[in-house]
Amino acid sequence: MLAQLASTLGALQLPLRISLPDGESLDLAQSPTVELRIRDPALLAELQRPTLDALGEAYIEERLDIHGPLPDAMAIADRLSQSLVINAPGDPPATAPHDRQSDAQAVAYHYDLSNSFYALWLDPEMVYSCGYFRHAEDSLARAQVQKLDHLCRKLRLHRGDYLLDVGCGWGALARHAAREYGVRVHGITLSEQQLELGNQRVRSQGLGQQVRLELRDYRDLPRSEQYDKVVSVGMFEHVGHANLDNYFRILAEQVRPGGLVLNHGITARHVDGRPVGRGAGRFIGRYVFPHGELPHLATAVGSMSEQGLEVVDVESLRLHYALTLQHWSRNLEDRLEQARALVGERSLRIWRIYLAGCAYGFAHNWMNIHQVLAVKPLPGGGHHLPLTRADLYT
Ligand SMILES: C[S@@+](CC[C@H](N)C(=O)[O-])C[C@H]1O[C@@H](n2cnc3c(N)ncnc32)[C@H](O)[C@@H]1O
Repeated sequence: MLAQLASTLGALQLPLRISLPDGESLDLAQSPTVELRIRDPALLAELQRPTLDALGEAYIEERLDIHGPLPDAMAIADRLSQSLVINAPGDPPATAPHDRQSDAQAVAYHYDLSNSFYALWLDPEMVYSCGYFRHAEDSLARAQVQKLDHLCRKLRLHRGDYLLDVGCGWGALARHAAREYGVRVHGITLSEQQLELGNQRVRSQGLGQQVRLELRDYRDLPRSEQYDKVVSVGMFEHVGHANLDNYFRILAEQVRPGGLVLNHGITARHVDGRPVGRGAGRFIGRYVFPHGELPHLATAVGSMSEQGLEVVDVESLRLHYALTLQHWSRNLEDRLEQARALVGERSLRIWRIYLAGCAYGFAHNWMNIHQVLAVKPLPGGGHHLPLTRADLYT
């Protein structure tokens, strides 16, 4: 079987060693940097058509081990699948109904894994979304503070403003906005573990008068125009196409006329949602973010507009997310033993592949991430935003 693989794959010159339990091995080029140790010989037949989800699944089921740097392994897996898998466009990914109960379960599966596990590889503020790198060599901690500030500046926060943070995670943005801009913040999350740690941090930083975090589904926000600004960061990926209009309608309903809505989220590569990455999206949907869906930017902007929001600024942060994920993945790779003790082998394998794979995917334009700023126009159609973006950068 290895001989057959050698004839199929030899021309690719991949820096890869494939080894079998009996000690037999095949180097596909001189000086391989990555070794795939096959534990289950039946897998060799599947390697004839290595979709990325099949490879990832074999890894988490411990039918194979990966030795060597994960970024190299991702690049090799992609080249393998590019060469051997016919990439027929395929159907757009299935969309899920997204009721409150299934969304709560999907959120708990991902975010209630273990606060200590997330603390191992996120920045100290535990921001779980793309950072903002002024320089590629910025540290993760710096990039995350810069991102929080970039959001606050785009929202033109002023002392006394009331901000709603939809999908507030561990509350990093809420605390930053309260501390640095003197605003009041109401943050909502569906994760009990996030809420517990977020609240601890609010109290220990003496921000209890300004910041209120609670467990609440965005669909259960009372209809009121009570907020000056609304922000949602890394959350709309959980909403689903079927609920997108309802989601933006709810955000628009929360903000007073003249107020701002900022949506920061991952967006699809193709308008029609056809998949990229030969199975990578299927892997994420099955093991990482159940029921996750990525609308295209055009779909998101269209939906916002239809809900009465005027889109005033759009920024892509795709390469910032590639850098962020590289940091997260390296941090996790540096703490594998601690991570294994916290979440066990299977979850560790899923998160290793997810972080390294998404770093690769963002770098290779499989998906994008956009901050979309919109205003809810005043009754005559006006608003009070500055004429230029210059204030964001001073
Ligand atoms: C990727 S995290 C981003 C957290 C935070 N905004 C940040 O940047 O660190 C997504 C957040 O969305 C929240 N979320 C997902 N679905 C939600 C829903 N239906 N209602 C409220 N929050 C939700 C999750 O609980 C989680 O806090």
